[in-house]
Amino acid sequence: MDIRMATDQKAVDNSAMNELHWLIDMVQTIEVGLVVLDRDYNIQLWNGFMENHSGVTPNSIKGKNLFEQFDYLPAKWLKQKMESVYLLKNRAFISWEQRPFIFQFKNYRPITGRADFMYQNVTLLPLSSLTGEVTHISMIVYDVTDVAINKLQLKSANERLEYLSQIDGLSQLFNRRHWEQCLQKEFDRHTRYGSETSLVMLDIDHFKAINDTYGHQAGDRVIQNVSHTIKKSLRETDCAGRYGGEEFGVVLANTPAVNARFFAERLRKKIEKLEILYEEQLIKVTISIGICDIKPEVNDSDTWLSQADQALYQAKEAGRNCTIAYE
Ligand SMILES: Nc1nc2c(ncn2[C@@H]2O[C@H](COP(=O)(O)OP(=O)(O)OP(=O)(O)O)[C@@H](O)[C@H]2O)c(=O)[nH]1
Repeated sequence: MDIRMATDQKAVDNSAMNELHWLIDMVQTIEVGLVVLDRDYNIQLWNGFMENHSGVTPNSIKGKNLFEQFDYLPAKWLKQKMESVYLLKNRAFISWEQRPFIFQFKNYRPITGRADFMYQNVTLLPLSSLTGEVTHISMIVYDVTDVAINKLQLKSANERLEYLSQIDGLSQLFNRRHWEQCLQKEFDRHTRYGSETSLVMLDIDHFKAINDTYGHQAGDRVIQNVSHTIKKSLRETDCAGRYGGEEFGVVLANTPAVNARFFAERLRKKIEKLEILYEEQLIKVTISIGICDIKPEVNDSDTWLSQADQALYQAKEAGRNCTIAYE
């Protein structure tokens, strides 16, 4: 080999060494976790990111079994994923939405300080030897806390907005639009499965007189107290809404008319006993109630509602503070 060829070869070697050095440097400092495991899940590489967040140095963990070192890992589930990477020679992806994290790392980010731990996406990558055989797996761990927190906050804001759009502000019961949807849903369930369902319509007696005597704000307080009493009387499957000013509707799922009457009478007596205090004045109210189950000839929820309303009208006619069932 002449001197020039030897010099060229040395330059190539230097350049390759440099590249290797840079790559190792990048692997160590990159803001992504890198772990290489052999076929028995022994750790062969543990980069700076993993060290910083776990507090475990590469030297102390090299050669040790991943699942023995971190016994909180979902071993059975993770091994299954890893085995399929070995078998299919394909990468696998674990999203934070599937499992919020794989490694229990604390979250130190000031912006997303609300998260206690680091949300992670993890990619499992097959690593082949020169003969093409998959001998190792690389775990790439991405910190996705910011994205996850934003998405979770957006989701909870949307859920809150959806809830607010269904609620009547004064009574905190469902508003008429949403309540009518519940009514329709229960009617449909009855049509499909024949479930016994009853409808209770109720109206505060002489409410105009309450407004006229004590003022509109006192009237509002009465509506709130009556609504609160209705709400406390419900089962989880019941659906109560404010139908109009001082008229309310309750759909009682899986309830025949005879049981709806028990519910209605219990509620009527509770409201009769209510003592509503407004600016040192004690206000007493009563309600009139109409109930109706779904008769065989009824084909739509409007007719059902109108029959319950007719029963309510009869209760008013009968002297108020009573329950009448539609016949
Ligand atoms: N304070 C208050 N009053 C309301 C509200 N919505 C409706 N009202 C009033 O409720 C009163 C309802 O009066 P009416 O429909 O004549 O019925 P009533 O006086 O309750 O008589 P009966 O139902 O026949 O026993 C009206 O004066 C409405 O202005 C509300 O949100 N707050």
